[in-house]
Amino acid sequence: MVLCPVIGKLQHKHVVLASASPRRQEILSNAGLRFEVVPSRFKEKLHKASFATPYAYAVETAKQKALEVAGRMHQKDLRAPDVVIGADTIVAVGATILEKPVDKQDAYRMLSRLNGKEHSVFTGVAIVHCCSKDGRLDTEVSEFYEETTVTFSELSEELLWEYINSGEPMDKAGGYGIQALGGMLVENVHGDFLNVVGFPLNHFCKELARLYYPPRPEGLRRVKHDSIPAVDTFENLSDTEGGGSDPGPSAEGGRGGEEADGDRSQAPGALDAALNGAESRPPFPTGLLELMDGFKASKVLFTACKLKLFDVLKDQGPLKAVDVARKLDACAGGTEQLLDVCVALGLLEKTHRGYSNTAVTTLHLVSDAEHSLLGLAEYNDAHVWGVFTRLGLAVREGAGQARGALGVTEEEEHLSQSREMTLQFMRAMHSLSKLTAHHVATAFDLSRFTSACDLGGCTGILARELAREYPHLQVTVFDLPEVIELSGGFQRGGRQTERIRFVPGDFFKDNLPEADLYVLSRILQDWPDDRLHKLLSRISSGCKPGGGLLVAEAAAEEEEGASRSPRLRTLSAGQPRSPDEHRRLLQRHGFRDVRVARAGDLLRVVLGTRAAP
Ligand SMILES: O=c1[nH]cc([C@@H]2O[C@H](COP(=O)(O)OP(=O)(O)OP(=O)(O)O)[C@@H](O)[C@H]2O)c(=O)[nH]1
Repeated sequence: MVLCPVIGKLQHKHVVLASASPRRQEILSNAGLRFEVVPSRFKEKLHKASFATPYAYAVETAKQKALEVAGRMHQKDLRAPDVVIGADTIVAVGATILEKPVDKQDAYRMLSRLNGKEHSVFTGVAIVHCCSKDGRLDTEVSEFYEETTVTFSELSEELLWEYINSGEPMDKAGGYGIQALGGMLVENVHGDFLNVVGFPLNHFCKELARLYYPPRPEGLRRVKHDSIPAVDTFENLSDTEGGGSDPGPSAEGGRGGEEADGDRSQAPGALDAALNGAESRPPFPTGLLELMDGFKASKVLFTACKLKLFDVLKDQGPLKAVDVARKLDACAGGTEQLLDVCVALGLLEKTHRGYSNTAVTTLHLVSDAEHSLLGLAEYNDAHVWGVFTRLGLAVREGAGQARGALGVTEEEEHLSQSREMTLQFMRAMHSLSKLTAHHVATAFDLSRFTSACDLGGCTGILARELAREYPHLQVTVFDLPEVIELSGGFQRGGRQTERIRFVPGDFFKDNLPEADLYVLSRILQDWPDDRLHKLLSRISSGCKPGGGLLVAEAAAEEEEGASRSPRLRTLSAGQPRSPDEHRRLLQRHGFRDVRVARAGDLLRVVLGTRAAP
């Protein structure tokens, strides 16, 4: 990911977000930052008139919020986190500062002031690096602010009151939430949108880059930046570029992007030395601790899915914990705990009105969502979870080495014999294929083919995508009879197009349907070598010269942009093949002009053309 190097600078540090704002939590966790949330108890009561500008007020409030948390944590444990982040968002109309409304009348006053006009949204941010020495807390504060200008449309009284009565304004600076209903009030935004939502992510990354990658001394610099590096230069910043591994922030905390570059080659201060590792305390193993808890997070997700929590909140949210408990017919205390953990995991948002789904949850964890992954969650919970509990035994006894440490159990072997298990598996594949089918279908231009056969095509998601992309293509889905029998239940409004047909059969035994193009999507990795070669040679003999074979498989993690899940999958299936291995495999079975392309984050697609025998 492009911004990884700069966010990654915090990955081994104990980072605390001193904010109760669910939006800030979501923005930062979406950016890949790992942190603990400790809401600040600092009362936003600084004397506004004593600040020269509205943003100075926001910056100071952000700093006080972060320092309060650092101080409190240090007092409690005699040890502070490494970094505390505080933020404060305000709306400014000229010199007047608007914060969160205290009641509906206040919200009305604010929104009336903004009506039909332009205003500024400022978020002040403080990044506090902490270090405790001899029981004393040392802090070094970097602070900055970001300004975005927003223009409201002319809005009627009726609309303003309708909006106020929705309850949305109450916990939002200026009385509106641009990311939700409040977006309808806004005609124009100039600047960073996320800054209005509560956290200027882009400026934050630039600030991290400034702190952790101080520019080289002038003579050594390849590129001269007028100020701080732009976001699109972050990916070029390697550990070595700054002159060593994780040098920690530069000695100059300063006022963020406001100040010109100083002489960064000065000797670092005492705090810097500590952050550089001169102190013997090792970095806080946040990543490791999170790995240890990873299984709990998965189980929380699976449980919430099983209880249909996200469906309830989609239809009736926001809801208080007691109401959710009633709807789920569950215990109130337990439900509240589950809800709060879901908030911490970024699966839910919590406001004074209750709990509601986040954007990602709405997209992927609601049953009837187009891109629902509920089937995959259900399968992982009911099946894969159990398989992984015998990992230790499988590693010790070397079970099923050919297909990964976990091998194949009798249970898996008989998967197709149980209707419920088959359905579970199909639902999981259906969920996943919806995410990947478009990438697979469009990784190459397949318009030269007139017919395709998706071997092991399951519920026909990829077939549908192929038919959609290539208007002249006839597609056959070929799969085991029990799968084909159940596949009808997955077709919305019947079989989606007349150009798709479903044919039952076993690709190891039965004649393959005729086609110009054979497709194997996420199939090869499931089979040991002997079966794999058998399958490929059957396809090769069935394929006419000039015909094609399209293989989609998990990309290896080492490849840029690949996700970690294929590597985990090697424990239950095989090792992902490299592009060269794929090329050789297809060539060995008579395919030439083998081309390889990435298809999204998960898959690699390989296309070969059948040579004349
Ligand atoms: O368009 C939007 N504008 C603002 C917001 C949210 O408004 C609040 C601003 O309040 P503050 O900065 O004081 O932060 P708190 O929520 O009180 O949390 P702290 O614990 O950090 O003080 C903020 O939540 C923004 O996200 C919005 O959502 N949309």
